[in-house]
Amino acid sequence: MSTGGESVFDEYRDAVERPIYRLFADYGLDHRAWFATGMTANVIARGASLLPPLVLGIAIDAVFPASGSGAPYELPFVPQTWLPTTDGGQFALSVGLIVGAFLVTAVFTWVYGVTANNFAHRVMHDVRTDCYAKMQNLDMPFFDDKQTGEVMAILNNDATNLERFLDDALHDSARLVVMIGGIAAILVWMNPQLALVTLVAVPAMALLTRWFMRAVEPRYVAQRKAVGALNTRLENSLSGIGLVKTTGTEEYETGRVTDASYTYFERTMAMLRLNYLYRPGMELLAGLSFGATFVVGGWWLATGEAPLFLSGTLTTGTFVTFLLMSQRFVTPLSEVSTIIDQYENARASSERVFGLMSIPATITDADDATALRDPSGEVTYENVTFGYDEEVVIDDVSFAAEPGETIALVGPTGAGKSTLLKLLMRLYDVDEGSIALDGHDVRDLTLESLREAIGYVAQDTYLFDGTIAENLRYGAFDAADEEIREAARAAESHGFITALPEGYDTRVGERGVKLSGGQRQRLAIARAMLQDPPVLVLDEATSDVDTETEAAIQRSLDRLTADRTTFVIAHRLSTVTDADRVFVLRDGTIEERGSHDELLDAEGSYARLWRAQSSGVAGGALD
Ligand SMILES: Nc1ncnc2c1ncn2[C@@H]1O[C@H](COP(=O)(O)OP(=O)(O)OP(=O)(O)O)[C@@H](O)[C@H]1O
Repeated sequence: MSTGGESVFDEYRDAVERPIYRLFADYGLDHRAWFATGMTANVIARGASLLPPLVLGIAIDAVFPASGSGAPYELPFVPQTWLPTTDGGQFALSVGLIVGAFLVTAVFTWVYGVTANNFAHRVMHDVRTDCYAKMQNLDMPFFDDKQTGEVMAILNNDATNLERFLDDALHDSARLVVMIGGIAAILVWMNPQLALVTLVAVPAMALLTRWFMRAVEPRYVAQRKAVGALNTRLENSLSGIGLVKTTGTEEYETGRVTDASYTYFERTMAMLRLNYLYRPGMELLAGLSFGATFVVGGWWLATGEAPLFLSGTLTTGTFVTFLLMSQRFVTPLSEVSTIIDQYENARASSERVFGLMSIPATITDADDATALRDPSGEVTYENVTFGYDEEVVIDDVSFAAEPGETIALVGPTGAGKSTLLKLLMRLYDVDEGSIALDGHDVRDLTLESLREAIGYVAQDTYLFDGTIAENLRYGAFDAADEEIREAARAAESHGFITALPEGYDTRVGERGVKLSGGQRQRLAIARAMLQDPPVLVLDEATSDVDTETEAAIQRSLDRLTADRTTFVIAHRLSTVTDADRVFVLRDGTIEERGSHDELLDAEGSYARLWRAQSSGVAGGALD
């Protein structure tokens, strides 16, 4: 992937329609009770918070003789007969209402916090696990493209964006609607004429917001892409740190990371520049609204005459409520840009999440797939042809392996040895011909039963972060402790494991002790023994190990392969001589086949290699 941000995801991401709607429809619905409670509590809390300035205004006019205009004590939606008639009673009711409103606000803010958080985090838990499960089922070609950095960014950054949106933005926008709607309703109820002056800024704010939303969207998309590119770059550089150090290309790598980081910086700034205009613009409009209310209302109150085109009277209480209310416009409105920020982020993020989820897996179980039962390990290749792209890598290969047979694959690098065996495990599907296990085409078997039947010992064994015992048990989770020890003994690893500080409970992997290549390989062999598959694929290590270790590995391998159909990608000739048959692969075809002795007698390329290697000629390779 280039730092320009192009990736295999783009096509799928662009095809995602109405991502936020999908987020709610596919995941939100399951947690709708949390959502509904949160929203209701939020609306009640915000609505209650509008009560004090309203009650204060009414009380000033009706209760206090000094400032009061002698206006009647009236509350919206409350029948007049319910209200007290004495000043003392009205004062007490006002205090009660104000204190009650604060209490209601506090209690419902708490309810809203708990339920809204539950909704957001429950939804995101589902999205994250679903996304991960779907991604795991993707085919090898997806992972061949090394998009792990971008996948990590989706599972981390994008999930966080969605979390923030569900947690904050959704409720901030509900608050915005309640506040603006509530304030407008109260102001119009109290004095529609002055309300016109106070609210005149709202359409301007709406227009500014519309402009901002349109302008900011493409910049968000560009910024998200730049994050993905930066992550991929970082992940790539760190994964290849060994190569970077040995080739002394630290500066070059730093340069590449710098470029990716700078692109991200530029795109973030491009987005923020719009914010710099939008936020102060909104503040200014809110300030204008307050100023206009103050000037017009103040003039009206001071002179007792309605200014401009206005008519009627204005009371002190109404004026106070207006001033308090117009102040309250500022906070929710100035949050519009944050809400839009989070919404745009969430839209881009959910596009990416759903885009990742919609990448189809092509290697899947057939509808009528059968589960393989007690396979004997008979493997048949019939006219198998395969290419990763246009180019043919395996060309019309046919052979049959008897149960228990060991077949060594040798050949020049790039001849197709690994590819041939990846086809057996169905990491890729053949283009032509067929591969069968115990007479079943591998495409007719369930992937689970197929892969359970085939053990794979790679050249470079991956150890998960965890203990040795956990790593050995990986894939055979029910294995008892004694079985694990048994397998480790058979793989000649019990000795070095018990010599470790905490034996089988020693942590290995990223944050644990480091093991040598030979030790790791023996753990992989033990793991395969526990799994006990009828078919085994061994990618023999080429790395130099001392002769003692090599002998130990060989002994454990002999035990492992004894009664299983085994394919060995052979680099050590000792394995080749022991194999029942040797296939010499070149350019995707089996050029020679037979036992070690037969091939020597045939005087072909194998015999030439054998002689070259046994006479110690350096670099004796099959090409
Ligand atoms: N994931 C892939 N995508 C595209 N081409 C690939 C992929 N993996 C391997 N190839 C190509 O397929 C050909 C066969 O590769 P393969 O790994 O099977 O060879 P090999 O005989 O196992 O080589 P080696 O001994 O070096 O491991 C090579 O030309 C290689 O470049």
